[in-house]
Amino acid sequence: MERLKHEVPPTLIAKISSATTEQDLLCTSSALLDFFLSHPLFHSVVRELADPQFALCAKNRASALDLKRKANESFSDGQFHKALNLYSQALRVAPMDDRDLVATLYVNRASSLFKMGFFTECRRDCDRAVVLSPSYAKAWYRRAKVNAYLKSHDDAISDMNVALNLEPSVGLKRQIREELELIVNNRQTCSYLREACHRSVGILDESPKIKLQCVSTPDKGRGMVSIGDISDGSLVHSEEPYAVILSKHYRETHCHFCMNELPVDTVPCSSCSVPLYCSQWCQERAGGVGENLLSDYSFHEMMPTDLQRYILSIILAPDSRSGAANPDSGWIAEHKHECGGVNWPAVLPSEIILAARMIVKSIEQRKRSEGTAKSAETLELVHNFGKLPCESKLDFHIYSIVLTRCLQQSYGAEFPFTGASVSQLVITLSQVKLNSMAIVHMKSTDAFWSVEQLGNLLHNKDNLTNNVEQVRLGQAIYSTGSLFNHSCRPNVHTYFLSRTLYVRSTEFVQAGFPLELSYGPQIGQWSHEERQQLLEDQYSFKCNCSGCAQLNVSDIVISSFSCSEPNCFGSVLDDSVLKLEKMNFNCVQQIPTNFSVKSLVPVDNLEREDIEKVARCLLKRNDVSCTMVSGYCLNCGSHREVKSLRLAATKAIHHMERDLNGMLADTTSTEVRTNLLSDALCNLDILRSILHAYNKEIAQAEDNLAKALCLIGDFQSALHHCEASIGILEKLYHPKHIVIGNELVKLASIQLCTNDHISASDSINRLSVIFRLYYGSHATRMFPYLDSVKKDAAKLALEKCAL
Ligand SMILES: C[S@@+](CC[C@H](N)C(=O)[O-])C[C@H]1O[C@@H](n2cnc3c(N)ncnc32)[C@H](O)[C@@H]1O
Repeated sequence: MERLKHEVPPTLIAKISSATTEQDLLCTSSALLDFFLSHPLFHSVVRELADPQFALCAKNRASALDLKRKANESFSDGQFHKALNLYSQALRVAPMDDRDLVATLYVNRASSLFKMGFFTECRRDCDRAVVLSPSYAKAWYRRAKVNAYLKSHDDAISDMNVALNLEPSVGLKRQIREELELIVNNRQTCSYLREACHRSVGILDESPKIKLQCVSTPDKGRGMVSIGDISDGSLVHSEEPYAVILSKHYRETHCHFCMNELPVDTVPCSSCSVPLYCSQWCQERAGGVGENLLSDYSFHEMMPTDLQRYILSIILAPDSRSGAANPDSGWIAEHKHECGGVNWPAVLPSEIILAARMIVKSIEQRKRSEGTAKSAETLELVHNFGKLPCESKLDFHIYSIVLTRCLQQSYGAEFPFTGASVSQLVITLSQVKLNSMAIVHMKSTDAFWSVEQLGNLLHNKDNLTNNVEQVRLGQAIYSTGSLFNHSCRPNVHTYFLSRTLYVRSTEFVQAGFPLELSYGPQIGQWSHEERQQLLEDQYSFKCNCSGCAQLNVSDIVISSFSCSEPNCFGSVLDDSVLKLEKMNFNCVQQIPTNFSVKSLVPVDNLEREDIEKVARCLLKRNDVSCTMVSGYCLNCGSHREVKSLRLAATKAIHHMERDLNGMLADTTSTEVRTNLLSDALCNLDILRSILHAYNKEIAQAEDNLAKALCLIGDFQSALHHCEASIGILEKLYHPKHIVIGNELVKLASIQLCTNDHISASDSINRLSVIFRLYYGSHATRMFPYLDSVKKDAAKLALEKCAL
């Protein structure tokens, strides 16, 4: 794309940069399109992207055979893991219409899976092989073996009988007979629950009962409200995406449809070598070009009727044939137009592919609704084309022209190659920028409380829990989800299971009151200035939320410095923070000052009234404006040199990090570790003397220290620092924020390590309330460690009782 960009004449760039209205856009799109159409480079770029002749992703029988040969060699050498990977690669490039080859690859991969102990996965591959090739004796034989291993003896016996009937070789028939006899002898009555092929998408075990309404707001365009009152922790909304794309980074590890982690028995796309799926169900829903994998099966005349019935029951089982690709089901396959041997879906950035999926879906929906009473779903999303930086405007134009050409080639004349189509795509790309949500899954990592790292230092390893990492798997457009506005103090929380969006209220919300989620920044996490900057940069709006329109203690202290006077709790702000907060300070000038500095700590409840009280105490004086100068304490007016304070704080943070890393190194002796710990504590003291007591950097430093102390087994000291960190975070956020919930999990783990089951139970009760509020009944499914912490606490309590 860079090559094309360099060719665009400066006059055209200037025109594109100054385009703001949709009318301007139509002119610039047409002008750039005309320019590219006369440029040979453009034609060569689109040929590489859209001509199947140049495609690297098409199926390739020769490569599949080569990979199969290598895989067979690895299998013979006992390198089952390597063989598994090679069979999976072969399956990815094998043409699906070569059923014998694909069935063989599934059976061979099943053999590797069996050797590696993946029995359920092995059986799934056998199922796939028999569906593709029902007269393939080896597939039934392999299925019989794994079913016998899984103690599903009835199925194993039937499978062996089918194999016996189909197998032409006398020698192999004898072997099958012997094995059949063994299975019959070992037979036990055991019920085998056929595992559902599709395990994860759209499991709406809890459905929202709340009626929402889209309304017009005075300052944020449209927004969502509820028709009735909503209690806290209620599931407000759940929704499947209108369009979705897995990010490139996760293409090899996550299912391209449901976005869950791929199992070892991946299912490839039926017609190209790019997407991988976790099951046939997901593959069929995403759609490829060729769909019908089911053979026209005619039974051999010698096959007994009971076995014929058995074969049909396996190959027509609902999990083998989901019916998802049924054109009457209303489902629009999202990968179909990308499939079949062109490069562009693999090469262009994810958001461009997402825009293409939106366009194709709207065309398909329109086509389907023609002549029916049902009207097509219309997505009327806002966009920010006019406010985009010049660079983005040019990029969007170029990508839209290239994509229009590619879509036309792959999808047909329904998306004509005109300036109007190009400008429609530019708008769609701007809509993606403003409305798409990142699909985030939670992943437990052992980075924080790693049991391995703890080695022998721990006496109670099981109690330690993992840290949770948020993984941004992809991007999606949700039709209703896009209508929720942002607040830096949101009253609803969003999360994802698979690709389903869930929205849950985190507080009581009155009927008609705006339901607002966070687009990223929140009070307590970032300063007012940082939040405004991010929203402006990423979403082109100046945040008007209730959180930004009022004074927050959090915003005053989060990045402020302490006062130099020993007994003063006032904060010293630097210039940038002051500029934004000055406005808000004015709103507390009218409040009488009858609070002492002491009343300010601790701040239990951050309701607006209390925030004003705290602010008043922080400011103390009636004449606020005279102290509102950068570097002067808001409370007593003492001066501090902000620039040098910042440098000193950065140095202390850096030194502390170095000390903590040193403490955790395997080679560190106990004596050196003690010295490093005392150095880290000195640096923490320096930070405390420089920064305001509620500054976020102190919370982070306390947390890091707690982690290091845990890892060297000093739980008592770790407890102290973990509590200190939570104390600050409670001031910055609020005591029922999910951030506090996550910290309480760590605290409870440490308390269990110190054998203090009473405090641990108290922390667990508090964190359970928070997790229920944010995740409702999904909490334990998303965070399995919650249950293990609870179990550990109960176990410890029992042990104590027994003593
Ligand atoms: C995803 S859309 C939300 C729905 C949108 N209001 C509509 O009418 O379709 C995001 C846009 O809503 C507006 N918006 C959302 N939250 C806002 C806030 N806190 N302050 C100001 N504008 C906001 C901005 O125009 C932003 O670009």
